[in-house]
Amino acid sequence: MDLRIAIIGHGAIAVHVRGKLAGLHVTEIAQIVRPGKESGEDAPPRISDLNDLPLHPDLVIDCGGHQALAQHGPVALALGIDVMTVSLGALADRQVEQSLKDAATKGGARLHLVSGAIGGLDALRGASTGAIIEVSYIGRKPPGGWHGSPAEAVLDLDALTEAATHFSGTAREAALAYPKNANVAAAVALAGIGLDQTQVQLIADPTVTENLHEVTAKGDFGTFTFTIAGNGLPQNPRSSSLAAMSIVAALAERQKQIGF
Ligand SMILES: NC(=O)C1=CN([C@@H]2O[C@H](COP(=O)(O)OP(=O)(O)OC[C@H]3O[C@@H](n4cnc5c(N)ncnc54)[C@H](O)[C@@H]3O)[C@@H](O)[C@H]2O)C=CC1
Ligand SMILES: O=C([O-])CC(=O)C(=O)O
Repeated sequence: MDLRIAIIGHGAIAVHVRGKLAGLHVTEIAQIVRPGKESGEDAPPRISDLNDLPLHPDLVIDCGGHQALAQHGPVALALGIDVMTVSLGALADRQVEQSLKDAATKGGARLHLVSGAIGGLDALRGASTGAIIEVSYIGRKPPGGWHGSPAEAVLDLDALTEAATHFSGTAREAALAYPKNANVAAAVALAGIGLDQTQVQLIADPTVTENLHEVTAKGDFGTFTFTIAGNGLPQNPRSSSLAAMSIVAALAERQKQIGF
């Protein structure tokens, strides 16, 4: 039997994931949209309240962002439905983290954090079982990728001629201030030494066309630097294609575990 899922959102990441479902033995039973965007005509139906789900899905996939995860994640988990999310930075908000944990305990369900636009997290997890001296993350995107973020308050993004750092601080601070741009910072922090110990720098750079992510770790294990230059999704270039692809890979992995 196909895996039954409901997807939150219909932006760049959701569109990519939907396009891959047919090959994965996965059926979308509902799209979860903002209130006022529901319609009875579509298949699968659009709903804004998880209590209106037509069937019990095996999984809710959050492609909607921090607010969407905070709103729908606890409801799904408390109903006993696993949730997969790419919005890892939402966990930087302690209230959101607690409500997800409480709901998961109540419903006996799990929150699955996908790796998103970054890789190398397995190495970081291993490294973090020994003493770690430092984990740092540098996120570098073309200036357009920072529109709608706090970068706008400190930089004239459209007039930049050279790379400019607009944020230095912890992963928790980055994730809270940049909900659409610092989920990788949170992924690195959660795989490594935590949101308050991981150092983050965010850079607008007119000389690059990709979204560049650089992770450096130093500790008992040795040192490692991992860099990835991710192509943006056509519909939203600030989001790397790999973020959407990591959801597809996680779905394929889940299918393998249940025997497809
Ligand atoms: N872990 C990672 O590497 C990455 C994570 N992300 C996360 O993924 C999110 C989505 O990215 P994109 O698809 O590029 O964004 P997008 O802006 O193209 O799409 C977001 C969609 O979510 C919907 N939405 C927002 N709030 C909602 C709610 N409360 N209920 C239902 N739908 C809601 C919007 O209407 C829109 O359809 C980002 O906001 C970010 O949190 C994005 C890029 C990388
Ligand atoms: O997609 C990317 O390149 C990274 C991103 O937006 C995030 O970390 O939230």
